[in-house]
Parts: sequence; structure tokens; C-alpha cells
Amino acid sequence: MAKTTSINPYSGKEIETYREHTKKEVSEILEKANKRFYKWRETSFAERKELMLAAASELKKNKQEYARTMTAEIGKPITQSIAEIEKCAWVCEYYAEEAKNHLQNETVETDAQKSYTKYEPLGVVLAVMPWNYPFWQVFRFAAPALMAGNIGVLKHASNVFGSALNIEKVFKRAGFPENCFTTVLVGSNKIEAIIENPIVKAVTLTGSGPAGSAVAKTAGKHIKKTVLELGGNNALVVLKDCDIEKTIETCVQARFQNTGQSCIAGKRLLLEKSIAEEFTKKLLLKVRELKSGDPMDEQTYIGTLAREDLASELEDQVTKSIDQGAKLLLGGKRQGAYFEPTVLGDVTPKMTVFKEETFGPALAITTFEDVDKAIELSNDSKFGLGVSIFTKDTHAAEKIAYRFDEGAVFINELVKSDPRLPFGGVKESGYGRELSKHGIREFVNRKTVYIK
Ligand SMILES: O=CCCC(=O)O
Repeated sequence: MAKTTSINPYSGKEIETYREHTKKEVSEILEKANKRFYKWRETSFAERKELMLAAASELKKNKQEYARTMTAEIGKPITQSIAEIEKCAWVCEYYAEEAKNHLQNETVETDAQKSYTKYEPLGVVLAVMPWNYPFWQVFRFAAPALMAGNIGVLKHASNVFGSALNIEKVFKRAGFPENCFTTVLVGSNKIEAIIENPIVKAVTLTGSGPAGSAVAKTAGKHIKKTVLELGGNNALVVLKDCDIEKTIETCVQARFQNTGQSCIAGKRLLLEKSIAEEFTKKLLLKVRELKSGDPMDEQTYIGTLAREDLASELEDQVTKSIDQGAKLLLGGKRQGAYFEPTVLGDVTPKMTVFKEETFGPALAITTFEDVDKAIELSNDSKFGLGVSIFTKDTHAAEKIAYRFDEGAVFINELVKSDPRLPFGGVKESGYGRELSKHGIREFVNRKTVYIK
């Protein structure tokens, strides 16, 4: 019988061993989910709203419990884990209120007596989710999916099975009917068979490019809809007329929150040459102030990476870049799963830290002479999740927004997800959108009804 043991990356100690679901058990879970779908889709928005608001209350009530499991599993600083749970409550409240509006029938004037678009749920949707935001990544799928009348089956990353079961618990405690939202505890080698099961109607994946590609390949073979949220290598474009102090604060948060393990983190800092020296000096002072330590300590801002091999991968990327000519301005050392907040200067587009996504606390600085060059550098990436531009001339920045090949352009703000705004990328960052009315409309049948 296959088993998975979760390890606390800070202490190195075992947290728990989970028995994985067998093939038969997975089939039963899917069968039950499918049965539930035919009842769940009959419920009204008002009934779903009440349950979704109860899920939000449950999250707020027991945020400490849920946050502590996350922190133990991935070394995420506890205050950030709590904030993550609170954000999940927000997305539940948002869709509880808005789902009905988002999915209203839309009348279209034609030669018919009456014709309209109707948004209907698809059925059982598989969610393949990553460990970096163990709750948030799941809730931003689950809240709209359930409100639309779909059923969620979660295959979470193996190092966060405790959080996966906690998410199931949230819906149970909120009073959702059995099997509206279930977790399958299996390894990634079982995903293909789950997608192939005719019960599964669609798949959403947040994760790496190779994982997205594999899931899309199987789903494509079986003509099933997918939404993919993949990697990112966001640039922070800093123009010489920015408010330096505020910009530094935002850039530090953009790169170092969640210990740098975020697809939308600002990984490449592009500085206009004339302010580069002053900006870098002040930035280094701020990064030095970030407190590393026990992730359970409320004062800690930088925890460990989620696993030691991830820290080691980051170490390789940083070391390679230094060998390629980057200048180590701060940090650079690893101890187990901990990686020091690191800043590299003199980075060029040919270097590893510029070309590859770095999933940890390492910031790469490149300078530019003018706005055209900044746009070229920002676009010089296989990813296209988002970009931040910092300037006092917001009008001018808005005018150049279209030239960035990205899913999002944020001016004077870090790229962040917000239930009210669509979230997703272009290029190798994936396709489809989560959140807002666009997210809830991903897993629905836009049915045409025509009455002559
Ligand atoms: O890792 C990507 C998601 C991060 C977020 O939505 O804040």
C-alpha cells in the first residue's frame, strides 16, 4: 500500500504518514462525486450562498488550526499562513455574493421569440494543485466551482496532504453535502487515470510547465477542458521618476513574501540606470532587515523553502549565475531547506536567474537606459504572468501597458491576485482565467436556448 510522509522543512521532523487511496477507492470517490453532482446542480444560488458563507466563517473561526498545519508542512511564516486563510474566506464571501450575477442568463436579440445564453455547471472538475499556497490555490478554484454547481475533486501536492484534508474539513464543517468537495490522496503518477475517467469533465491545474503540459495532453486526448496556471518570471520595472522609498517597499514584498515561492513574485528587478545605484543601496538595507527564523514565530518574515531539494535547486541557479558574471550583493547561502534572502546585481538576459523562474528568495537586478529597453527586457521571457511598473507618471505607464506580453500589468503595485479581478497568464504561463466573473465562467456550459 503506497504511503506518503510529510516532513517539516524547518525541523526536518516527520509530521504524518498518509496512506494513499487505492485505485478502487479513487473510483469510488469519483462515483460518489458524480452522484452528488446531479443533486447539487438542483440547489439554488441562495442555498449555495449560505453554505459558502458558512465556509468563510469556518475559515475565520479556525484560521489558527489551518495555518499551523500549512506552516508545519511548507515552512511558511505563520502570519502569512493566517493571512492566506483570511484571503480564502474573502474569496468564499465574494463568490457567495456574486456568483448569481456572474451566471445570470444573458438575453440576445435575434429573430427568435426569445434567445439567451445560460450558464450551466459541467459536473466533476479535477483540481491539481501545488504546495506554495496550500489553501489559496484550492479555494480560488473551489469557491467559484461549487457556486456554479460543479463538484470539486482535489489532487493536492504530496507534501501538503494535511492541508488537503483540512480543506475537505472546512466544507464538511460548513455543512456542505457529502462529496461536494473531496480530496484524493495519490501521487502525481495517478493523475492521468483520473483525467481519463469519464466522470471527470474538466481539469484545472496550478503548477509547473511540465505538469501543465502532461495534464493538458491527457485532457486534450479525451476532449476535456483545462485551465492552466503555470510559472512566471515577472519583472519589476522601475523608472527614474518613481517614489523610491515606496517602490522599494513594494518590490521587497513582491519578491520575498511567501519566502519567494510565488508564481507572480517579482523575480527580475529592472532599474533605470540613472537611479540604479541609489535604489540598490537602499533596497539592500531593506532586504537585510527581513527576519529569518522559526516559521511558527510571529516575527519571522522569511521561513524555509518547502523542501530541501527546492533550496538546493535555487542554490544551483544562483551559483550558475555568479559563474556567468552576476555580482552577489547579498545572501547566497543555503542551510538545509533555508536559503538566505539573496540579491544579485549585473544580471544579463543570458544568465540563469534571468532566463529561468527562481522559486525562492533571490532577486536579480538588471539595468536599462530607456523605456523601450525596459519593455524589451521584461518581454524577454518565456513566461507572461504579470509585470509591475513603478513611476509617478501613471498616465504614461497606462499607455504602454499593451506592449507587455502579460496576463496583468500593475502600476505602482506588486502583481497580486484579487477575487474581483481575472488572474492568469499568456505564453508558457498558461491559459484560462481564475477569479472574477471570468473564473467562474471557465467551468460552465454556455448553453444557447432559442425559442421560435
Ligand atoms: O503562486 C501563485 C499564486 C499567488 C497568489 O495568488 O497570490
